[in-house]
Amino acid sequence: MFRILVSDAISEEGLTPLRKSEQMEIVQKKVSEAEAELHQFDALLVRSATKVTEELLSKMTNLKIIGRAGVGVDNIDVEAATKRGIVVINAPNGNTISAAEHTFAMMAALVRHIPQAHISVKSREWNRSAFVGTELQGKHLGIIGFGRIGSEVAKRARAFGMTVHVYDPFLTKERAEKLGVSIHTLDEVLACSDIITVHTPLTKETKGLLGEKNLAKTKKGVYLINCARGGIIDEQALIPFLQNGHVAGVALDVFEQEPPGDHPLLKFDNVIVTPHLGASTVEAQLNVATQVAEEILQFFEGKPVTSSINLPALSKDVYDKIQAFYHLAKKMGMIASQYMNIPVQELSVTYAGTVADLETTYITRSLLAGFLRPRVASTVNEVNATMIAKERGITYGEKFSDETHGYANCISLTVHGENKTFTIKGSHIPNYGDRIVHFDGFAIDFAPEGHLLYIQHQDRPGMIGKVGNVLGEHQVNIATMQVGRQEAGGKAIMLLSLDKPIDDAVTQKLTEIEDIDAVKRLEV
Ligand SMILES: NC(=O)C1=CN([C@@H]2O[C@H](COP(=O)(O)OP(=O)(O)OC[C@H]3O[C@@H](n4cnc5c(N)ncnc54)[C@H](O)[C@@H]3O)[C@@H](O)[C@H]2O)C=CC1
Ligand SMILES: O=C(O)CCC(=O)C(=O)O
Repeated sequence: MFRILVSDAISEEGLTPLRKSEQMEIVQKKVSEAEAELHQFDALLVRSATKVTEELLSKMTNLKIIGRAGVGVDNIDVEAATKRGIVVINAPNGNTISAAEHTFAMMAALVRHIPQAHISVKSREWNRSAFVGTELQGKHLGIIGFGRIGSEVAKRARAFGMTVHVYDPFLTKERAEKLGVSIHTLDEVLACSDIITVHTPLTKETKGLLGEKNLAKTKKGVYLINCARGGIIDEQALIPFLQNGHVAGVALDVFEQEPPGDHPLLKFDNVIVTPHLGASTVEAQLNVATQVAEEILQFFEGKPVTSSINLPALSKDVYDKIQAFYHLAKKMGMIASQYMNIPVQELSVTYAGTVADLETTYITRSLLAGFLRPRVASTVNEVNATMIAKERGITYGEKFSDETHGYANCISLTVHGENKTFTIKGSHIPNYGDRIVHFDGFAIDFAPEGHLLYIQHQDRPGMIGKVGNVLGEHQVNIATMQVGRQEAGGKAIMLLSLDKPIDDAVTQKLTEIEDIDAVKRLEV
């Protein structure tokens, strides 16, 4: 049974996929009300109200996945979650249309003074001349950030007869042409637009993007809209531009601090505001809740998640193709780590044959996680493996080759330690399973399963019998055994898989056998 804490107001209907599963138990409580049981939850489902901080994560010791029913994850410490190996997912497009429509509603309200006129009529006034607006048709709209929401706003603006100018450093010419907008520099957009709307995430680069310097580059009488994230337009910097009339009006759905409290901007009649309502529609809330609920379900069923912030995205199709290699790579990483039980600096992975055409980033992450697992006390998985490797000064790289050693596919891992290098190669054979086909210079063929025992010895008659006797004396059954040697009478190895693990005493007994040079237990 998996316990899911739903700590914000999430669409009830959207939770249906989770409610239908007998494996899921949903608890709907604020974090503050669940203090005593925080360590029990496997998943946390939030909107933007819950602040998922490092401190909260340190109390949620069993947490495996955080679902954000929405786009922006700035209420989640993604880095802290990643460090702990917690997957963070969001619902990237479930509320796009609602946010675009809200932006457009704000734009219309702004240029036609609808909120001010509404208040006036409700106060029993009838002052038509005070609320003369401007048309949208023929106006120049500047869009900063042309992703999902920005581009939907553009479509609506074009339908209203506006000319759309876009600034987005990551926008391609082809996409801009397809959507009938022109690409500009930020300065050009600032200079030519009658209305400017921002649709970027809040990042180091976009924080204060419309600050004093850039506001000064806008047209006199410009209207500004922020339905993205508070802080992209610098709230303090706006004040003098509103006071001197350079900015004709501002529409804000989002604030640097939410709620904004007694904010000086709220005193301006030409600043219209909503309480972060961009995604607050029945449709958007159903979409985002369903999306994250389905993803959480997939996750606990061991299937791939497609909208993770801290893992490479994988479609079901791709996942099905890489799954076998993903498991093989993890086992190879674990074996290599235990065999090379010394500090290592570098892992080099080479993919050959059919596996080389797949999404190898994920396979490499799995291999890294397997390698780090025997060395790291905390949780290590595909989410945090690259981060932990970096922290420990282990570099890794991927290569591609045609050399499959006669197999349809081959993954080769070389581990570089201080004075030692070790190479292991593996292949996945459909309908047969995983095989290790090369081990530290020996051609071999064994299944990396269960309790493995590696023995390095001199190639002498009777070695297999001696090893079998020691294991037999200790009631350890041998499931499979593979031997390999470089030349007759020279260095040789045995790889055994045992029905149960052996302890230090048995390992010692094996080491004492004449002509045995090394014994290592390897768990996968
Ligand atoms: N008010 C509300 O309730 C909602 C707000 N949002 C917010 O709206 C914003 C946009 O969301 P989406 O369109 O879904 O995101 P998106 O990721 O599809 O688009 C963001 C765009 O910003 C661009 N960008 C990034 N850095 C930039 C920079 N320095 N200058 C110019 N462009 C830059 C990116 O290239 C991308 O095209 C986000 O901040 C999101 O959190 C989203 C949904 C609802
Ligand atoms: O959950 C909400 O209503 C906020 C939506 C939002 O800002 C987002 O999805 O980025």
